[in-house]
Amino acid sequence: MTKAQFGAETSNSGEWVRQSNRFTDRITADGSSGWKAEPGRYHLVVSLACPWAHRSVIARRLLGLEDVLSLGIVDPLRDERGWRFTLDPDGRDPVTGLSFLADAYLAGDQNYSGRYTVPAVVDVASGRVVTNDYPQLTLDLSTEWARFHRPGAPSLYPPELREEIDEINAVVYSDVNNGVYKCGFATSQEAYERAFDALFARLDWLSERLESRRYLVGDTITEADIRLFTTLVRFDAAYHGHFKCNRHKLTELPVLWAYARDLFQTPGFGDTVDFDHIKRHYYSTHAQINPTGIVPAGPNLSGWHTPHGRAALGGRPFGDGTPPSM
Ligand SMILES: N[C@@H](CCC(=O)N[C@@H](CS)C(=O)NCC(=O)O)C(=O)O
Repeated sequence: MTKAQFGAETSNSGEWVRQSNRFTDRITADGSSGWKAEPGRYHLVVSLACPWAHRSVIARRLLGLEDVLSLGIVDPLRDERGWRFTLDPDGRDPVTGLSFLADAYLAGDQNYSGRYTVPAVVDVASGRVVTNDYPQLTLDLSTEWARFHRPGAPSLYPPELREEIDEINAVVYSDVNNGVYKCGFATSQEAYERAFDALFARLDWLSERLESRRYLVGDTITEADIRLFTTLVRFDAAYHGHFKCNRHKLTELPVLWAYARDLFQTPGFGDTVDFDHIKRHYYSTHAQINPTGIVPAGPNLSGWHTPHGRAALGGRPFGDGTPPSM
């Protein structure tokens, strides 16, 4: 069997088995968790390359939390100490003073031995990670941070749709969000093909669902759309080549391509995408998969701005609310 990109997260039969999130404290409206949602108290650290972090960047923008929860952006290329703040002056995050995200993990748990991952929410005063629990993080931004939402902010996780959103999120996570990683990090042919088949079967299923409805659940954008979008927007630029997810390109799946463009052209989505960070991160940091580190010059990305025609399906991106300001 070939050598794994992340040995500790690869099963004996060559399947990618993602590590669990170590820091799972919740930041809550009433502070009963020990962490109260408060303006200026926390710093959201992301890589613009990372789909898990991208969720939180989109939710923060849609909900208008930019002035309440500051954002730190790491260099898309990690070194042996992990994510670095080399894009900031003097290589230091101006809000927390951190040079390496690792230091915030070790401040939270000096024995931490997992990967130092984004997104991570850092307590500014102590410099320690409060949470790297990315699925809970966006749900909490929608619910526990409601007091700080902008006027007209969308309801991304409305109580009456939660069951349906959770169901969609579960299958999208397993087959699509994490499915592309299962393809890319597989170390046996069988594990790769299983993941590949599940991924494209799920994309076919999603295409069918989205043929007659503009958004995944209800008739406005929800958390479910955010989670699917972050994988779709990386599909042709990274997963099709780098992770061998190549039955089709996104641009060859007409319904999903139009759906992804519709979201891309919605404030909060396309304006949070950085294709340069995405391509450089994936192609240059997985030496087992792409030993030369060469970053492909393509694909041509101009199609993202072409008309999508989805408005004819009804639904409005922000329901009765207004889009975030650009
Ligand atoms: N926290 C999750 C998901 C977040 C995640 O994997 N983020 C990636 C970037 S997309 C990361 O930070 N990787 C750092 C590393 O592999 O050292 C995990 O532990 O698997």
